[in-house]
Amino acid sequence: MNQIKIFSPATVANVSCGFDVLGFCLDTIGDDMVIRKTTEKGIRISKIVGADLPFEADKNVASVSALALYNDAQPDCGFEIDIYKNIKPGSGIGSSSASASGSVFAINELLGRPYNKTQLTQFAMKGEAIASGCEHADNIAPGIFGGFTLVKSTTPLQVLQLPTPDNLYATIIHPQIEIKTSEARAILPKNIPLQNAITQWSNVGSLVHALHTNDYKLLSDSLNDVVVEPYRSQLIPHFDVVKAEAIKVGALGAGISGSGPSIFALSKSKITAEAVAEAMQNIYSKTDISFNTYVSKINTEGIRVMKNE
Ligand SMILES: Nc1ncnc2c1ncn2[C@@H]1O[C@H](COP(=O)(O)OP(=O)(O)OP(=O)(O)O)[C@@H](O)[C@H]1O
Ligand SMILES: N[C@@H](CCO)C(=O)O
Repeated sequence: MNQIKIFSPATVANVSCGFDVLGFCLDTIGDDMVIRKTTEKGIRISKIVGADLPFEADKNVASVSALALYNDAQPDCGFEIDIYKNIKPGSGIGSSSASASGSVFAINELLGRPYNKTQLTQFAMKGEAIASGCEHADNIAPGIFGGFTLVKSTTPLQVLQLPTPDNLYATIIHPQIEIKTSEARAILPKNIPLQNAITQWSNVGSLVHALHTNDYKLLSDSLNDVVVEPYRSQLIPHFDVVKAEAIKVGALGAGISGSGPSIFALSKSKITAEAVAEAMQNIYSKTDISFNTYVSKINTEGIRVMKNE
């Protein structure tokens, strides 16, 4: 096999209470990437469609992560990467992560799968680090593993794949303002009150239990963030009303997707998820902020191969 085309999906990090540890994978929005072997050694970004992103190998997250794998594997060929961006950079649904994990997933396939999913996550984190300023894996892990994931630790890297309840759907609204992850991290306090920590870790524990037991009521009660959302929500116009309206029409819960500005909601059926999308759209359509909306089943497969030659 000399060439592979993949779909690298968007992902939702944090899932309200799990800052930097929880994430899940979407299905209806993602980037396409084509990666091919070259006789010339090294990693090259050959094409970028749909976004204004750097071609330099040390600046594009796709090539930075690919180089981490390449330097470890030392294959006797090189690779070039075409990126077809559908996930807008800075959207909060893992644009940088989709590129960083897509390139390592594809090269691993072309090399005959020498690395496991945890090792691929580790390489992809090197790319993610240049976009956000730190090696977090809560967007990368759900893209590579699929479904819901919990990053138990980053040193050493330990990723747990969590079960996905049947019929769980996500709604995403992306108000078109850009919030850089690095900036959204910089505004967070370095210390948190003990009572908030207690509330937060109880929510993470109960959310994980809810996923294991298909307990939608408990899932709903656990989708709360008392640590990060109070700060970041101020960067997102109309966040409080969008969240309230989503819950009013039946969402189990709603919160900031990753570092924002996208807002996610989880619902127990596609019909409710679509009603949530409409309620969210109604808020932004009364403003001059343009937006995109997505309704997606949780993608339990993660990155997928579209075509290989
Ligand atoms: N291939 C790439 N795809 C996307 N962004 C890239 C890529 N290469 C470099 N970047 C840079 O990464 C930054 C976007 O990453 P950022 O983490 O801020 O957004 P995001 O991935 O959409 O958000 P989040 O991680 O919260 O979901 C931009 O500065 C962009 O120029
Ligand atoms: N956990 C990260 C995800 C965004 O990339 C954050 O919220 O900053």
